[in-house]
Amino acid sequence: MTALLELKGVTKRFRGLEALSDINLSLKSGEIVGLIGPNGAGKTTLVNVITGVHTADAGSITFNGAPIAHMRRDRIARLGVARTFQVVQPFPAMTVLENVTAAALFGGGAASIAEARDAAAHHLAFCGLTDQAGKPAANLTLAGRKRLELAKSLALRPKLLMLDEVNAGLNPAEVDAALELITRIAAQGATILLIEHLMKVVTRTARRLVVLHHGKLIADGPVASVLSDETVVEAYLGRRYAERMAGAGI
Ligand SMILES: Nc1ncnc2c1ncn2[C@@H]1O[C@H](COP(=O)(O)OP(=O)(O)OP(=O)(O)O)[C@@H](O)[C@H]1O
Repeated sequence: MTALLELKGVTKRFRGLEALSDINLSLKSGEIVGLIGPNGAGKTTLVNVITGVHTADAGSITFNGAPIAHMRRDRIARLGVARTFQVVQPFPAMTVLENVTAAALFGGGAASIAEARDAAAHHLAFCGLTDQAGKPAANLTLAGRKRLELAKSLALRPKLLMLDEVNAGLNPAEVDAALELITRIAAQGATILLIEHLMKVVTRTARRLVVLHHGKLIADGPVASVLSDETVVEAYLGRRYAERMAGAGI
């Protein structure tokens, strides 16, 4: 299968710091891939470079056959690249429905406000937010705001959706519900890059793991082999975690 997203030799520097070093990464359509690594490893920078927030200093990025490394971020979004933010950022005074309608108008290809509202209502239903549609976004709980963030991303009709710590701060029941939602999004055909600190979440949803450490991609492969990889254990997981996972047969 041809790659949906292909990074070759991508490097990003912030003054003296090499936040991404010579990254080669390829994602296929419909995959759920977990992206893990310690704080400051370069995970968010990778998402920022793919979405055009930052421009890579070297390397190429191809999405669906188009070179996007130097493309404006709104054009990249319109090609079908969406992301959520670690800190969720709705328009607080607008209602939940209006927030998603705005996203559908901006990047979802809706031809009119009425069409955008219909699409938004559909995405809110998919994300379990229909009951909250008329509320100001500021009144949602954290779990609700994260669902809203997902609904806004879906309104962009993404082919690639990058979820940056979408489960952080949620309780276990809310994480379960979010995971179920993420799995349903992937089942509709989107490729998902899941940035996560919660290993339970990654191992339940992704079949493939990519590990960043000090800006370098140190492992990329099936979950079980990456989790038992010596370099990954040393850099990130720690030995006790690796032994627990091996004991659990993962
Ligand atoms: N805009 C910026 N200007 C300067 N340095 C930056 C900028 N963005 C990121 N960095 C630095 O680049 C490195 C990688 O940061 P990044 O946020 O990508 O890591 P991360 O893996 O997402 O970390 P976390 O898990 O804590 O979110 C860090 O050393 C960070 O301080």
